[in-house]
Amino acid sequence: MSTAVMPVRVTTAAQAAARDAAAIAAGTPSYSLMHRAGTSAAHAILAHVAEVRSAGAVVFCGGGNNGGDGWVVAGELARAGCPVSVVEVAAPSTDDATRAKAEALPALAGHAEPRHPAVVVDALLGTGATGALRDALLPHVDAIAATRAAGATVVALDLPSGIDATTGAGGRCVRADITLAFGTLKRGHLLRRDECGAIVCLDIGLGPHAALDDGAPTLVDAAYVRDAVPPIPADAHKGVRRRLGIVGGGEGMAGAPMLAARGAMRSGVGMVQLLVAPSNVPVVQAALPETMAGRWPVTAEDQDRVLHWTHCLLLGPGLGRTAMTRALVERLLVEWKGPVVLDADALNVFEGEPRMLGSLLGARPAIVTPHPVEAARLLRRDGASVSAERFAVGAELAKQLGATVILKGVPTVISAPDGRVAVSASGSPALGTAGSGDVLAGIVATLLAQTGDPFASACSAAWVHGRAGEIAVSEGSVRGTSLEDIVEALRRAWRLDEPAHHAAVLTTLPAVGSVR
Ligand SMILES: NC(=O)C1=CN([C@@H]2O[C@H](COP(=O)(O)OP(=O)(O)OC[C@H]3O[C@@H](n4cnc5c(N)ncnc54)[C@H](O)[C@@H]3O)[C@@H](O)[C@H]2O)[C@@H](O)CC1
Ligand SMILES: [K+]
Repeated sequence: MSTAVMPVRVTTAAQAAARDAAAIAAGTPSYSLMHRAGTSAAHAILAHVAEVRSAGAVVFCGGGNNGGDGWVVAGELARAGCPVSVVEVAAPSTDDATRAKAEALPALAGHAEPRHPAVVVDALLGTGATGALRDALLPHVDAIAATRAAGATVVALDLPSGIDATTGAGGRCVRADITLAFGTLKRGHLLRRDECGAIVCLDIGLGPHAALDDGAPTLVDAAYVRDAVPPIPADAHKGVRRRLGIVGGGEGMAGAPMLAARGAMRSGVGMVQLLVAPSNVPVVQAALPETMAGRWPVTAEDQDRVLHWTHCLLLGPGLGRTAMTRALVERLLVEWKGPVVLDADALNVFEGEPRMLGSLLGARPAIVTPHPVEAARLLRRDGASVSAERFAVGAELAKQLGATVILKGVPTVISAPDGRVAVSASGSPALGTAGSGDVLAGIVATLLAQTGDPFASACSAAWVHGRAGEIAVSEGSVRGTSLEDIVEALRRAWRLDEPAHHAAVLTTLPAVGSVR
């Protein structure tokens, strides 16, 4: 895959520091990174909160380089004519922060103090923070919260103070409306979306060092998907757009494969056949007349018919966790050598046996789409540890299965068996509902049938599915959004348009927490 713009990386604190260090070692003065971070942040604040020009800003500066960024922001806002005051929580302890303060002071001298600031800048702590916030900072965190309660917009520099950039851990922390991330997104941003608010990743002049090849995942965006998913040609017919067989829908669970089919049909599939429990065949046929419906391919004859017809098999939605499921999935994986997507019960029946499943999958293009509990079952771990270590667990599972893994969640982590890892951070809490995974499975199976590329299909499907969730919510509310709306929003999501942003902005993510 090649994208015109360098993809944004999702880093740990150490990986972020390594990028700064690499740029500095290659000749970029460290102060120039800080200056660029602070000036870009000031411009972003002026662009996002117009009232800052009249009502002004108060900047809370810690003693490290994050505080140094804060001093640069304060100076720039003052030079732009905004009333600005600084709360110096600790004196600068680094050379760059000392210089930033010295350069800001002349601009701040004799400047009007904001009485009811429109903006509070949190420059207490950034990637250098370790452990829980020390007590001395708590009154300042409270002061920031009180000013927010009075109507100010809280802008966090690099990340909200109190959140660990690597693990997302942290109890008391700043709650931001906008987080201005520098150079890279940090894992902590994507694990703590409620506290970050809208996230804007700014270019601070790391250049090619931002893409240091140290395993830090890339962030999937619209440009990635545009590159990975081919356009549908003018003369396309259902064979070109590919045929998808979906095996699922046990007794009382006809809805799951139907949702998968609807995800597929809103993602450019040519034809879908649903293979369900015999009693569900008439239900499916009546509900989705544009698909074909048949009973589970248990006999050799039924299998032949399906396997000669399909380009890809999706196994699992609503299949049921039974001995029959295990036998059927095993049999199909032996008889069918082509691309497969396994979800839900098709994974659950291999509890604790990832190697066995891996040997059935062989070297074919394959994708599995577990949520953390399903991944935990496969690996016989506890669900909480899978969520906490989602970046490592996805990669481990991909290696054991020899398949691409979409570990669903906030954020979704996509891992290939060859070690590539990407993150999709599109989405909305509206997606956290029964049936959502079935829709995703239908999208990803369609893309796999069309491209044959599991990793690109997995990344693209995860992003588009999340984007549909964002669109559906932006047109209404989280509570009022049903899966119906999300399936419908795929129509818009597939336009793959991106918000137009300023050149200094590398990527943006909307605020998704605390949204009604
Ligand atoms: N060259 C660079 O490395 C650049 C760094 N930049 C900024 O610098 C930040 C990292 O700066 P630093 O490494 O100086 O670290 P920070 O400024 O994030 O924090 C370090 C300071 O916080 C204190 N501290 C650590 N943990 C604490 C806790 N739990 N409670 C209270 N105080 C705590 C330390 O004693 C130290 O004074 C980035 O997040 C970014 O904002 C940017 O200016 C761009 C360039
Ligand atoms: K901060």
